[in-house]
Amino acid sequence: APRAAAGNPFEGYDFYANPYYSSEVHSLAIPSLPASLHPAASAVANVGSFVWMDTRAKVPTMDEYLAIIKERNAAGEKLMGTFVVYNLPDRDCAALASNGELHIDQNGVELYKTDYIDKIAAIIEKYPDIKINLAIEPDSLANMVTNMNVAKCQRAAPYYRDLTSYALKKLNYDNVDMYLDGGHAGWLGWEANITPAAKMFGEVFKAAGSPRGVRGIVTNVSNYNAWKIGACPALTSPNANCDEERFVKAFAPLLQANGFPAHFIVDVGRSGKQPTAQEQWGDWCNVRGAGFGPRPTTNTGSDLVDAFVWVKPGGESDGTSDTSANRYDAHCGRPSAFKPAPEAGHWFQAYFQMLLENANPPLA
Ligand SMILES: O=[N+]([O-])c1ccc(O[C@@H]2O[C@H](CO)[C@@H](O[C@@H]3O[C@H](CO)[C@@H](O[C@@H]4O[C@H](CO)[C@@H](O)[C@H](O)[C@H]4O)[C@H](O)[C@H]3O)[C@H](O)[C@H]2O)cc1
Ligand SMILES: [Mg+2]
Repeated sequence: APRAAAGNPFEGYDFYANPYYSSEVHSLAIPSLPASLHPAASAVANVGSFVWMDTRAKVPTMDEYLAIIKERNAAGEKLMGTFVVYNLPDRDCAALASNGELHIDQNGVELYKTDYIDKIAAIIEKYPDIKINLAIEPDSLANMVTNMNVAKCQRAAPYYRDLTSYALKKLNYDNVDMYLDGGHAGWLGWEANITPAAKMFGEVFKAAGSPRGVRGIVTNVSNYNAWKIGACPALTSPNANCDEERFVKAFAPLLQANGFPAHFIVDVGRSGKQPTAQEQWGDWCNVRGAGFGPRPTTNTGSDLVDAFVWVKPGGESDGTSDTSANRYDAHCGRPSAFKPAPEAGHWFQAYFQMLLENANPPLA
């Protein structure tokens, strides 16, 4: 099995610049960018980001990409597959923008197991020699910590926990490492949230039988926080955990104390420029002033953090700004949100150009 005994699941592997994102950049973005930004855009297309399996229809791309990775590795490369598992029934229960295809009251629990997780497992079994690293269900468990007052989250809670447990058990293969989504410093990092969060992650981990394949927590998915910032910006007050480094340092011992020996990966895809136009730390939708962040690397300078990664593909919208749309979420209408914006996941050209212009380190 291509997994170092107790080592870093990313060590020794290269990120795979997947064709889906690369084609968005080359066919959608570059043709309508000023020529001066073409080199930067081409550089972004070569950055390995996570592949979001956000519908059942997207699952076959995992097979397609792993076959390409297998072929290229047979020719001497050392690529790994990095995917997001993101399709819980009644998904994104505290927001409206990213509601998914599965619903609890439409057989979503059964479909999640048999038509989504089981299908992913079957694909993984075809590639026992390929290193696969997974981000598990962005936002879901974090919502279980802070949004149990939201009816949809309260109702979804037992299903989120049971289905997360199912996924952790079912995807627990020798060549797989999994990182449960842990929100970010401005979400679970608050003093009021961090201890209940550690307790809940410990419970979920143990309920799944403490699977070897669970390596830890992924933070800052689809968010904008710096890995490391100097003085805490005013909008983070009074949360002392004002960047992802402070958050993971505070979170790790609490997780350990709950029987969850967590390591971390941190999404820095949109963290390059600080501060952003956030007026409140809870602004999460298409935040203006963001820039592409540090390139994915295992050279994190922290023994808690396996890698800096790009999970949210920069340039794909967080949610529509069309107030008449079904999935309109008011956060995407806030002053900090870039408008007009297309539906979540759809290509957002002007935002992509902004990320290029604000990239740090520079892209080309
Ligand atoms: O002064 N104090 O002492 C004090 C103490 C506690 C305070 O309360 C905390 O305030 C925080 C905001 O500062 C809240 O954090 C926000 O929670 C939202 C969910 O409810 C998250 O939204 C998600 O974001 C995802 C992308 O990250 C989207 O993909 C997803 O669709 C979207 O739903 C925001 O990121 C996240 O920033 C905390 O819950 C809340 O507990 C506040 C003050
Ligand atoms: Mg989202």
